[in-house]
Amino acid sequence: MTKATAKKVCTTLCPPVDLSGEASWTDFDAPALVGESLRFVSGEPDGNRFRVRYYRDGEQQLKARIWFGPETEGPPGHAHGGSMAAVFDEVLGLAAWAAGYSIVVGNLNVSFRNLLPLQQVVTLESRVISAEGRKIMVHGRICSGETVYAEGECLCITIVKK
Ligand SMILES: CC(C)(COP(=O)(O)OP(=O)(O)OC[C@H]1O[C@@H](n2cnc3c(N)ncnc32)[C@H](O)[C@@H]1OP(=O)(O)O)[C@@H](O)C(=O)NCCC(=O)NCCS
Ligand SMILES: CCCCCCCC(=O)O
Repeated sequence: MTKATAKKVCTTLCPPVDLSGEASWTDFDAPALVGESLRFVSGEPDGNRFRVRYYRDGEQQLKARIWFGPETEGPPGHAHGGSMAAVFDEVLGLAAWAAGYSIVVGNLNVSFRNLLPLQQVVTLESRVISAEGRKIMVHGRICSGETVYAEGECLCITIVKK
Protein backbone atom coordinates (compact mmCIF):
# COMPACT_ATOMS: atom_id res chain seq x y z
CA MET A 1 0.00 0.00 0.00
CA THR A 2 1.36 3.46 -0.89
CA LYS A 3 1.75 6.18 1.73
CA ALA A 4 -1.03 8.19 0.05
CA THR A 5 -3.44 5.24 0.22
CA ALA A 6 -2.61 4.52 3.86
CA LYS A 7 -3.32 8.15 4.78
CA LYS A 8 -6.66 8.09 2.99
CA VAL A 9 -7.67 4.90 4.83
CA CYS A 10 -6.84 6.45 8.19
CA THR A 11 -8.54 9.81 7.67
CA THR A 12 -11.83 8.87 6.01
CA LEU A 13 -14.50 7.47 8.29
CA CYS A 14 -16.09 4.30 6.97
CA PRO A 15 -19.89 4.27 6.65
CA PRO A 16 -22.11 2.91 9.46
CA VAL A 17 -22.29 -0.87 9.85
CA ASP A 18 -25.08 -3.09 11.08
CA LEU A 19 -24.07 -4.60 14.43
CA SER A 20 -27.55 -5.77 15.36
CA GLY A 21 -27.85 -9.07 17.20
CA GLU A 22 -30.14 -12.05 16.92
CA ALA A 23 -33.74 -11.71 18.04
CA SER A 24 -33.18 -13.73 21.23
CA TRP A 25 -30.21 -11.62 22.37
CA THR A 26 -30.43 -8.69 24.76
CA ASP A 27 -28.20 -5.62 24.82
CA PHE A 28 -25.38 -5.75 27.35
CA ASP A 29 -24.15 -2.47 28.86
CA ALA A 30 -20.44 -3.06 29.53
CA PRO A 31 -19.64 0.39 31.06
CA ALA A 32 -22.53 -0.05 33.51
CA LEU A 33 -20.79 -3.18 34.82
CA VAL A 34 -17.07 -2.43 34.59
CA GLY A 35 -16.93 1.36 34.19
CA GLU A 36 -15.66 3.45 31.31
CA SER A 37 -12.05 2.21 31.44
CA LEU A 38 -12.58 -0.54 28.88
CA ARG A 39 -12.00 1.53 25.74
CA PHE A 40 -9.13 -0.10 23.90
CA VAL A 41 -11.35 -2.28 21.71
CA SER A 42 -14.87 -0.91 22.19
CA GLY A 43 -14.22 2.78 22.88
CA GLU A 44 -14.70 4.21 19.39
CA PRO A 45 -18.06 2.94 18.10
CA ASP A 46 -17.85 5.05 14.93
CA GLY A 47 -14.10 4.78 14.36
CA ASN A 48 -12.06 2.94 11.75
CA ARG A 49 -10.48 0.42 14.10
CA PHE A 50 -13.04 -1.75 15.90
CA ARG A 51 -16.79 -1.27 16.16
CA VAL A 52 -18.33 -3.47 18.81
CA ARG A 53 -21.74 -4.10 20.30
CA TYR A 54 -22.28 -6.44 23.24
CA TYR A 55 -25.18 -8.78 23.94
CA ARG A 56 -26.18 -11.66 26.18
CA ASP A 57 -27.70 -14.70 24.57
CA GLY A 58 -30.58 -16.76 25.97
CA GLU A 59 -28.16 -18.60 28.26
CA GLN A 60 -26.76 -15.27 29.54
CA GLN A 61 -23.42 -15.84 27.80
CA LEU A 62 -21.72 -12.78 26.37
CA LYS A 63 -21.80 -12.30 22.61
CA ALA A 64 -20.30 -9.50 20.56
CA ARG A 65 -20.87 -8.28 17.04
CA ILE A 66 -17.58 -6.89 15.85
CA TRP A 67 -16.45 -5.03 12.78
CA PHE A 68 -12.73 -5.08 12.08
CA GLY A 69 -12.04 -1.79 10.32
CA PRO A 70 -9.17 -0.79 8.00
CA GLU A 71 -6.99 0.22 10.93
CA THR A 72 -6.85 -3.37 12.18
CA GLU A 73 -5.07 -4.46 9.01
CA GLY A 74 -2.27 -7.01 9.18
CA PRO A 75 -1.92 -9.16 6.06
CA PRO A 76 -3.22 -7.02 3.15
CA GLY A 77 -7.00 -6.77 3.34
CA HIS A 78 -7.20 -8.87 6.49
CA ALA A 79 -7.15 -8.40 10.25
CA HIS A 80 -3.89 -8.29 12.21
CA GLY A 81 -3.58 -11.27 14.57
CA GLY A 82 -2.89 -8.89 17.43
CA SER A 83 -6.17 -7.12 16.77
CA MET A 84 -8.02 -10.42 17.19
CA ALA A 85 -6.02 -11.17 20.35
CA ALA A 86 -7.00 -7.74 21.73
CA VAL A 87 -10.64 -8.49 21.00
CA PHE A 88 -10.42 -11.85 22.79
CA ASP A 89 -8.67 -10.22 25.75
CA GLU A 90 -11.43 -7.66 26.19
CA VAL A 91 -14.45 -9.78 25.38
CA LEU A 92 -13.46 -12.99 27.20
CA GLY A 93 -12.41 -11.00 30.28
CA LEU A 94 -15.65 -9.10 30.11
CA ALA A 95 -17.54 -12.39 29.82
CA ALA A 96 -16.12 -13.44 33.19
CA TRP A 97 -17.20 -10.11 34.72
CA ALA A 98 -20.63 -10.56 33.17
CA ALA A 99 -20.82 -13.96 34.87
CA GLY A 100 -20.18 -12.32 38.24
CA TYR A 101 -16.42 -12.70 38.66
CA SER A 102 -14.12 -9.74 39.35
CA ILE A 103 -11.05 -10.76 37.34
CA VAL A 104 -8.01 -9.81 35.38
CA VAL A 105 -6.71 -11.91 32.52
CA GLY A 106 -3.82 -14.15 33.52
CA ASN A 107 -3.30 -16.10 30.33
CA LEU A 108 -4.73 -15.93 26.83
CA ASN A 109 -4.16 -18.45 24.05
CA VAL A 110 -5.32 -17.66 20.54
CA SER A 111 -5.44 -20.00 17.55
CA PHE A 112 -5.82 -18.30 14.18
CA ARG A 113 -7.80 -20.56 11.88
CA ASN A 114 -8.68 -18.47 8.82
CA LEU A 115 -7.71 -15.02 7.52
CA LEU A 116 -10.39 -12.54 8.57
CA PRO A 117 -11.34 -10.09 5.79
CA LEU A 118 -11.55 -6.45 6.88
CA GLN A 119 -14.84 -4.53 7.09
CA GLN A 120 -16.93 -7.61 7.69
CA VAL A 121 -19.18 -7.95 10.75
CA VAL A 122 -18.35 -11.10 12.68
CA THR A 123 -19.55 -12.59 15.95
CA LEU A 124 -17.55 -13.40 19.03
CA GLU A 125 -19.25 -16.20 20.93
CA SER A 126 -18.04 -16.72 24.50
CA ARG A 127 -18.68 -19.33 27.14
CA VAL A 128 -17.58 -19.56 30.76
CA ILE A 129 -16.24 -23.11 30.91
CA SER A 130 -15.23 -23.55 34.53
CA ALA A 131 -14.59 -21.83 37.85
CA GLU A 132 -12.10 -23.48 40.19
CA GLY A 133 -10.95 -21.40 43.13
CA ARG A 134 -9.67 -18.13 41.68
CA LYS A 135 -9.35 -19.55 38.17
CA ILE A 136 -12.14 -18.87 35.72
CA MET A 137 -11.76 -20.38 32.24
CA VAL A 138 -13.55 -18.67 29.37
CA HIS A 139 -13.50 -19.89 25.79
CA GLY A 140 -14.56 -18.04 22.67
CA ARG A 141 -14.45 -17.94 18.93
CA ILE A 142 -14.65 -15.30 16.26
CA CYS A 143 -16.85 -16.60 13.49
CA SER A 144 -19.29 -15.82 10.73
CA GLY A 145 -21.72 -18.50 9.63
CA GLU A 146 -19.79 -21.74 9.43
CA THR A 147 -16.40 -20.02 9.21
CA VAL A 148 -14.29 -19.85 12.37
CA TYR A 149 -11.57 -17.20 12.11
CA ALA A 150 -9.99 -17.64 15.52
CA GLU A 151 -10.46 -19.42 18.82
CA GLY A 152 -9.46 -18.09 22.22
CA GLU A 153 -8.91 -19.71 25.61
CA CYS A 154 -8.69 -17.24 28.46
CA LEU A 155 -7.67 -17.96 32.03
CA CYS A 156 -9.05 -15.24 34.27
CA ILE A 157 -7.93 -14.80 37.87
CA THR A 158 -10.21 -13.27 40.45
CA ILE A 159 -9.01 -10.18 42.26
CA VAL A 160 -10.26 -8.26 45.25
CA LYS A 161 -12.30 -5.29 44.00
CA LYS A 162 -10.92 -1.93 45.23
C1 LIG B 1 -3.13 -12.59 37.38
C2 LIG B 1 -2.56 -12.07 38.71
C3 LIG B 1 -3.60 -11.21 39.45
C4 LIG B 1 -2.23 -13.29 39.56
O1 LIG B 1 -1.44 -12.86 40.65
P1 LIG B 1 -1.79 -13.27 42.17
O2 LIG B 1 -3.05 -12.58 42.60
O3 LIG B 1 -0.56 -13.04 42.96
O4 LIG B 1 -2.17 -14.77 42.11
P2 LIG B 1 -1.24 -16.08 41.96
O5 LIG B 1 0.01 -15.79 41.18
O6 LIG B 1 -1.12 -16.68 43.31
O7 LIG B 1 -2.17 -16.98 41.03
C5 LIG B 1 -3.43 -17.47 41.48
C6 LIG B 1 -3.65 -18.81 40.79
O8 LIG B 1 -3.76 -18.55 39.37
C7 LIG B 1 -2.74 -19.27 38.68
N1 LIG B 1 -2.21 -18.40 37.63
C8 LIG B 1 -1.96 -17.08 37.69
N2 LIG B 1 -1.48 -16.64 36.52
C9 LIG B 1 -1.44 -17.71 35.69
C10 LIG B 1 -1.02 -17.89 34.36
N3 LIG B 1 -0.59 -16.90 33.61
N4 LIG B 1 -1.13 -19.13 33.82
C11 LIG B 1 -1.60 -20.17 34.55
N5 LIG B 1 -1.99 -20.06 35.85
C12 LIG B 1 -1.91 -18.83 36.40
C13 LIG B 1 -1.66 -19.56 39.73
O9 LIG B 1 -0.91 -20.71 39.37
C14 LIG B 1 -2.50 -19.78 40.97
O10 LIG B 1 -3.04 -21.07 40.94
P3 LIG B 1 -3.22 -21.97 42.28
O11 LIG B 1 -4.20 -21.18 43.14
O12 LIG B 1 -3.76 -23.25 41.80
O13 LIG B 1 -1.86 -22.03 42.90
C15 LIG B 1 -1.25 -11.24 38.49
O14 LIG B 1 -0.27 -12.06 37.91
C16 LIG B 1 -1.50 -10.04 37.60
O15 LIG B 1 -2.01 -9.01 38.05
N6 LIG B 1 -1.12 -10.15 36.32
C17 LIG B 1 -1.34 -9.04 35.38
C18 LIG B 1 -2.75 -9.19 34.76
C19 LIG B 1 -2.94 -8.28 33.60
O16 LIG B 1 -2.28 -7.27 33.45
N7 LIG B 1 -3.88 -8.68 32.73
C20 LIG B 1 -4.20 -7.88 31.61
C21 LIG B 1 -5.19 -6.79 31.98
S1 LIG B 1 -6.74 -7.49 32.57
C1 LIG C 1 -12.55 -4.10 34.06
C2 LIG C 1 -12.93 -5.16 33.03
C3 LIG C 1 -11.74 -5.97 32.60
C4 LIG C 1 -12.12 -6.89 31.50
C5 LIG C 1 -10.94 -7.60 30.93
C6 LIG C 1 -9.95 -6.67 30.32
C7 LIG C 1 -8.80 -7.43 29.78
C8 LIG C 1 -7.52 -6.63 29.78
O1 LIG C 1 -7.50 -5.46 30.15
O2 LIG C 1 -6.49 -7.18 29.39
